[in-house]
Amino acid sequence: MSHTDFLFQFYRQLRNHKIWGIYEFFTPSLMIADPELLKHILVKDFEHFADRRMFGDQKGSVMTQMLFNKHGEEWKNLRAVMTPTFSSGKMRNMFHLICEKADILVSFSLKKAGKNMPVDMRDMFGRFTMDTIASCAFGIECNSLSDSKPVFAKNAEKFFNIRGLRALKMAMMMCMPKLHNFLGLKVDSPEIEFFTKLSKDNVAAREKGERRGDFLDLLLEAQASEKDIHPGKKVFGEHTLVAQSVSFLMAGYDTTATALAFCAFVMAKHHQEQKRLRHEMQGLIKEYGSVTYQGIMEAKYLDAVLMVIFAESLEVLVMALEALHEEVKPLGLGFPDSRPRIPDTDVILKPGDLVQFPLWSLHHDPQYWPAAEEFKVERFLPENKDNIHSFTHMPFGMGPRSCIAMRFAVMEIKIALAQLILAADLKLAPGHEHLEFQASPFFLRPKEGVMLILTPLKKE
Ligand code: HEM
Repeated sequence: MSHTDFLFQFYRQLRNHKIWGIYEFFTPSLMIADPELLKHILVKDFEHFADRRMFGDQKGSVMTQMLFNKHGEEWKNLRAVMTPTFSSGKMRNMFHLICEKADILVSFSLKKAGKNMPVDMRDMFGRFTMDTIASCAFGIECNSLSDSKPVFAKNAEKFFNIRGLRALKMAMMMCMPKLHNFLGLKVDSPEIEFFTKLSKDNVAAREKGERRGDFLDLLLEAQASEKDIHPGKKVFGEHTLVAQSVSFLMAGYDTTATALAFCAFVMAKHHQEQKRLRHEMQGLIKEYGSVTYQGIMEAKYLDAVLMVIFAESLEVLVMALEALHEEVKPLGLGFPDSRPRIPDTDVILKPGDLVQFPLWSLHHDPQYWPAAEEFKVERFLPENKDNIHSFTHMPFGMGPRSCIAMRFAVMEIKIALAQLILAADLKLAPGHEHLEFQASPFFLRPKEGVMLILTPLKKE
């Protein structure tokens, strides 16, 4: 049983409870199952929950330097320096880089498909997201799509394929970091070391003056502008910068590839919706001449398809959120009645207590999503968006600690899906009508890949 299913079982049993608890080894953790309370924790009382439990805490390690793992003022300062990197203007400048990679994805997938041969689209999307993030993060052309032994994608795949002993080591790293470090286990895996070396070489090349308008340039600009954002403070040294670009490579690979694989699977399963999406995309081509930034951002049906897939099928998003453990600061908490107490409950929080959210369960709760198991794109069309209960749909998190790269990830998924749907009809391969998931405590990913039949469409 997957971790998500396991939590959903409890969620259903404890339906009438706003909060409940679980044990992670010996550590108790509060599960917040109420959207109103989530609003408090993620936004209104955010300052008391700003720190996430660390995913690896070892002095000098690359993992420890990543934004995801930073605490307190250090996180705040680093986030402020990095935020402009993901502005919509910067995303617009990266649009063409992603389109180039999406073209290669489509032609390579169609070539691979041949005559009615099933193609593993999870594998294709993994190679695409690696090529895209390598290009956008570093200006590296790693050609994972055409390479029969793609070394970049293989390293990233190895990092995210967490099973058996590795899963146990990772669980220890998160839940019992002192024991993990005492046993001499390393937080930085060989894959992290591989990407760190790459990142260092690229920083060195840029220092000689090379520029490409990618994330690395933007991070270097952010580093240079640090003195204007918070004078007298230095949070963005070379080690920190390298760690961020490694984290982009890691974060930009698996989440996005799995999201795309789900999108393609769901579109292949729901042919009517696939046709409607294609119709919208063809309309954009007529209006703008090609897939453009403006067209993609305006496409309402495309956006709704993505949102509904994020809510209903995309368990990877939840796994990301289930790793979201916020730590209560050791100060008096500023809840409405100024007491260290969860509002409207008698639960008193202690410094260091962990709270987390059963996001996938919330995304599937019939109380907020009538006929939750049905694939209904209309739920997210503009005319129905007001019916969505706030804080019941948050694949990228909410509030100041939400995903810094949401714009980039959404843009990348939209471009790839649009290009694919315009070029090919998608069908489920016989014998692959159901998706099974890997039983990993961290990442919910398809067990066997996503096998589809791609039939090329004539260009209109
Ligand atoms: C479909 C793709 C993605 C999903 C669903 C996703 C989801 C998330 C979620 C749920 C969080 C935690 C939010 C919270 O704690 O409230 C997060 C944080 C983060 N994500 Fe993403 N993400 C995606 C893609 C990316 C990409 C492409 C990058 C980098 C290029 C990225 C970089 C980050 C970083 C750096 C953080 C930590 C932010 C902080 O602690 O301030 N993510 N993401």
